[in-house]
Amino acid sequence: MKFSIDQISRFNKQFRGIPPEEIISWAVNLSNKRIVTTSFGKYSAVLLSTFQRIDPMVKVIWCDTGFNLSETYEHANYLTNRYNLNLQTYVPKETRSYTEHRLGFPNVDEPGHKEFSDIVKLEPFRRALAEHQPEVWFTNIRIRQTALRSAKDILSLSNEGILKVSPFYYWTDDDLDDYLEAHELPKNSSYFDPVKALESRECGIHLQ
Ligand SMILES: Nc1ncnc2c1ncn2[C@@H]1O[C@H](COP(=O)(O)OS(=O)(=O)O)[C@@H](OP(=O)(O)O)[C@H]1O
Repeated sequence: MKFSIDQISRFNKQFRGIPPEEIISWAVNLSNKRIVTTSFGKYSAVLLSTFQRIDPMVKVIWCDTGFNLSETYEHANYLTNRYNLNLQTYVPKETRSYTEHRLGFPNVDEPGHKEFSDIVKLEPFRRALAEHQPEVWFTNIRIRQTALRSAKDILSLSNEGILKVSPFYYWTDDDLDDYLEAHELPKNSSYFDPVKALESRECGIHLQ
């Protein structure tokens, strides 16, 4: 399954305005080598609950940096149990204590932040991709979140040629809030990721 840039752009035109569930139903049939990634962040319940109805055994990849707030661990446990997620958790190769000992807890503008990001999130994420070798990767990036994301679409290709599918790409925060309320889903309002740190930044996993 390989699509050309022209095919992807034709699909993107067709998919604009189509319900996310239809996009997911189409994409799950493309390959058995498919994953969903989750941060267990603010709106993570939206994509995970949708998959429960369409492809409940899909592999769900979570890179637990070790620096999540307890609210995020509670949210992760809640969604994992509620949807019986086929969760594949990836953790850093070194302990949080050792990382903190070496680098502290650097802010984005401090020199250690790049190494910190690589150790706690980017290396585990590369490891996950290397182990699962996905052909289709479902994520929840959305237009207007960052300049990079505004240049993408519902379908895009990673640098390695993985087909990335962002079924809620055109949805706003208000749309997602309405969805959570209508479906009685929890919102992880206090989510914070020290790697990403600012909403307008890329943590790096969508640069690969
Ligand atoms: N830690 C971790 N593990 C696995 N996958 C992750 C992780 N962080 C981000 N993501 C994936 O990226 C989607 C957008 O997340 P964010 O904008 O919050 O962060 S990031 O800049 O991408 O890190 C995000 O979608 P949601 O979790 O539904 O928000 C995931 O598909």
